[in-house]
Amino acid sequence: MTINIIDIAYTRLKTPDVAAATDFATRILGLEPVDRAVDRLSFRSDSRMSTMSYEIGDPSETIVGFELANGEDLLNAAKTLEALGYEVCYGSHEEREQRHVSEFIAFRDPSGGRIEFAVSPQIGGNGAQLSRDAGITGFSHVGLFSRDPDRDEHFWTQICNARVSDRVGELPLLRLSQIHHSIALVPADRCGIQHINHQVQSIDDVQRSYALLSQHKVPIVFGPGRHPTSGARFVYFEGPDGMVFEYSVGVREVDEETYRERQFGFEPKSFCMWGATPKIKELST
Ligand SMILES: CC(C)c1ccc(C(=O)O)c(O)c1O
Ligand SMILES: [Fe+2]
Repeated sequence: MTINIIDIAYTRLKTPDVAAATDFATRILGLEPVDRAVDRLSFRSDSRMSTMSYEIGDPSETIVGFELANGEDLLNAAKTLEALGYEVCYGSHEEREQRHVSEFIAFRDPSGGRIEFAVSPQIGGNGAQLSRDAGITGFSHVGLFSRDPDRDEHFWTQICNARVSDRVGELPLLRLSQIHHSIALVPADRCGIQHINHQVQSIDDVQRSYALLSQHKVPIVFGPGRHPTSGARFVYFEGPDGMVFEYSVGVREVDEETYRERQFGFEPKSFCMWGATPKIKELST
C-alpha cells in the first residue's frame, strides 16, 4: 500500500551551541521562538506551532517530519515500512509534545537520514510572530542528501506518493501536492538535510534579506537568482554548523493532469537562469 504523504511538516536540527543557533534562527533567519528550554528550542514560521527546532547534539543527525492524514494512514505506513525491512519506532509522549503532533513514527530513509511521519501538526490561533521583517510566509521544502538518487527517488515515488516534477542531471525535484517540489534529492556521500527552504512574500524580501545577510557577514552561497525549474527567485545562505537556508518566492504550481516531468542538464544555468553559480560543493558542475 502506497504511503500517502500530505505535506512536509518540520525539520529538527542538532547543534553543539543552542544559544548561537537560536540567535541565528531569530535575529538572522527571522523565525519566532517557542517552547524555550535550556538545551532545546522550537520555532514557528507559519500557522503551525513548530516547523523547525534546535537541540543540543551532533549536527549531522537531522530529522525531517512529514504529515500523514490520520492515525490509520500512520499505522498502514508503519506496516508497509516494516514489511520492507525498515526499522520503525513510535514517538513517545514527550517527543510528540516537542513536535506539537498527536502521533508519529520514525525510521531511516534508504540513504540513512532520519524521517518522521506525523499526524495532526498543531496549528496556532494566530500566525507566526516573525522575529524580524523577513516576509516569511512559511516552511516549504527541504533538500535531502542522497547517496543514490535513483534508489531514493524510488522510495519517495513508489513506496510513498511523491511525483517527479523535474530532474537536474540526477537530482530530482519531487512534489507532494501541486507545489512544484517539497523534496530535492541532492547526490552526496552523506545523508540528512542539505537545505531548508522558507517562502517569502515578494522579490523585495529576497533582496532585502540579501542586503541584511551581507551586512551581517552571513556567507551567501547562491544567488540572488532564479530557478528555471520552479521559477522561484531565491537566495541561499549558510547558518550554524554549515546548514544551508534558502528564501524563495514564486514557486510554480503544477497541474497534476497535464504536467510532464522535465530533464535539465547538470550545469549552472539549470540552477539559475540569471547566471549565479552555486558555492555549494554538491552542486558544483
Ligand atoms: C537543490 C537545488 C539547489 C534546487 C534546485 C531547484 C530549486 C527550485 O526549482 O526551486 C530549488 O529550490 C533547489 O533548492
Ligand atoms: Fe530549494
